Amino acid sequence: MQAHGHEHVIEVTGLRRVYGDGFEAVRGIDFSVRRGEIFALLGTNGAGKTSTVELLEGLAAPAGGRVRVLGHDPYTERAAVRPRTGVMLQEGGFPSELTVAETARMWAGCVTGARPPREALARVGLEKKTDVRVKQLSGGERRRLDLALALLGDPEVLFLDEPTTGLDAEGRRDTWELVSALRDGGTTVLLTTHYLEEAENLSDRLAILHEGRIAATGTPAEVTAAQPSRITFELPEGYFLGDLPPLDELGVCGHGADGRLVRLQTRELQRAATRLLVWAETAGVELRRLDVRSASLEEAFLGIAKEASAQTGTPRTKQTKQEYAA
Ligand SMILES: Nc1ncnc2c1ncn2[C@@H]1O[C@H](COP(=O)(O)OP(=O)(O)OP(=O)(O)O)[C@@H](O)[C@H]1O
Repeated sequence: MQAHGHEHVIEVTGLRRVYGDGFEAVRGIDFSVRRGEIFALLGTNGAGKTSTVELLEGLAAPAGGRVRVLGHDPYTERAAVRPRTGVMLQEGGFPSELTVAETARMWAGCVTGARPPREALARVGLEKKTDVRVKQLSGGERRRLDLALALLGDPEVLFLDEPTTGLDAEGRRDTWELVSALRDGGTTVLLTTHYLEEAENLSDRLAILHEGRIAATGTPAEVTAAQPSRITFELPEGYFLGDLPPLDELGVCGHGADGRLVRLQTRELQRAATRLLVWAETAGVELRRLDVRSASLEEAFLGIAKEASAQTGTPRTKQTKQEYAA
């Protein structure tokens, strides 16, 4: 570990996970998360996000490589790690007949130095639902209960597996605010998500997993910057694509057209946009429907997944755990 402030709270090197049927779900990944950072693991279905998070939570032993959480092996030194971490699994699985308050009290009984259950429930906006049975909660409310329980021990490290799945837009925003506030208070957060907007808004750094490997990693801005930007516009009346300045002179690395709508891809957005606008100005034409934009994380994600698939072949379809058990 490094000095405080840059301390790596989570360190993963060469991590591998192999299931009983011999399938290698995690194929040698490396990343680290600093104290007080939100790190997002993104990936297509079956990319290996949950398989990775379970290793970080100490729920299984790796087939290879190394995991350290707060300087300890979370599997063999569970007693040292577990009291300092909070875990929100993809499926909470709490007794459905208990009320929200009873569930929180029961869970608090299992947590060292638990904060008052009511306080944790209030943090996620469930204070008015304390007497409601778990089975009567909506899907989104259950996710919030899961989060409240993960917060009971005031954890230094929080693992959130798809924390906002099933939440409406407002619930998602509330969760983002809460997670950001926890980070600002020094909590280190590792989350998995399918929502690219969530990773873009919330994470300090992220990794995109594809078929058990890290296909891209960095800050959201770094990951998107590696993808080409886009310029679209309508070809002016009486003009053809060949009338534009040579595309390599514009700094364009790819192009396409849909009727009269032209799409240019470039890694030099400012240069390409400037030269195109100067050309239009000089020619005295208007570029209708002009749209100039950097790649979004969604475009980067789709581009990276496509590229990675092309390199590794067709991905194996995700099977349910029941299918494996059969
Ligand atoms: N118990 C198991 N036995 C065998 N293979 C498994 C088991 N659990 C998961 N897998 C396989 O490992 C791969 C990774 O699964 P994992 O659940 O980690 O993916 P994920 O990225 O979390 O996907 P999702 O976004 O759909 O939750 C998948 O191909 C899955 O079918």
